[in-house]
Amino acid sequence: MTASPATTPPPDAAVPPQGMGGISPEDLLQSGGYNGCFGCGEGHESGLRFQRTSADGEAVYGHFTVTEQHQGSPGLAHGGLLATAMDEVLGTAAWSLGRMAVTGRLETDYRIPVPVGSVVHLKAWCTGVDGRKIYLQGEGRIGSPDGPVAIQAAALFLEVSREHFLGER
Ligand SMILES: CCCCCCCCCCCCCC(=O)SCCNC(=O)CCNC(=O)[C@H](O)C(C)(C)COP(=O)(O)OP(=O)(O)OC[C@H]1O[C@@H](n2cnc3c(N)ncnc32)[C@H](O)[C@@H]1OP(=O)(O)O
Repeated sequence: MTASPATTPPPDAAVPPQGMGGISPEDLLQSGGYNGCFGCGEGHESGLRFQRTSADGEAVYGHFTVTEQHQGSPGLAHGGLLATAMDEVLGTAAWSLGRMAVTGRLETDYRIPVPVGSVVHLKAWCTGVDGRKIYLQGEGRIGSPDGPVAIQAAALFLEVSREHFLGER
């Protein structure tokens, strides 16, 4: 993935460790989420139902299955849906650092089409943090964690306070 200048960290940006204040990245992964979330909500009938599976100190991992409700053209996943999946795993990678953040910019490269019925294995990692700016990259592979790369992403997330989510609409 060739990240644009907006999603490339400055050279001196460090990558902080996963986890937060004695909470392991694995525990963080299980603590985040919201049942109504289109990306990860288990109760969302037409959502991705993305399952976060692990964090290994460097990246986070998970998967989802492309259903008929996710089609763009007949039998193939919609591109926006795949970008949503990347948004979800990138957000999970930010959360694995113990940071509450939202997507500011998301860039995607689509490499090969993704058929309905595919299990898409997602992985995301941080490339640097500069103040509130969290730089992330990720990829989605078809069929297995070593399968062909279908989608790649680079993103800039911005750390926000809890009030961002609780403010009046
Ligand atoms: C409870 C816990 C749950 C955990 C769940 C875990 C899993 C979660 C999974 C969920 C996954 C799903 C996740 C989702 O879907 S999150 C939902 C989708 N995203 C949003 O709704 C965000 C909407 N946007 C905003 O709220 C604001 O615009 C934000 C907060 C992003 C920034 O507004 P804010 O007023 O705060 O900051 P600022 O404007 O002063 O900018 C600050 C700096 O940032 C730079 N900048 C900003 N934007 C961009 C840009 N686009 N490209 C390049 N640069 C950008 C800017 O130039 C400046 O740089 P500098 O001048 O300082 O150098």
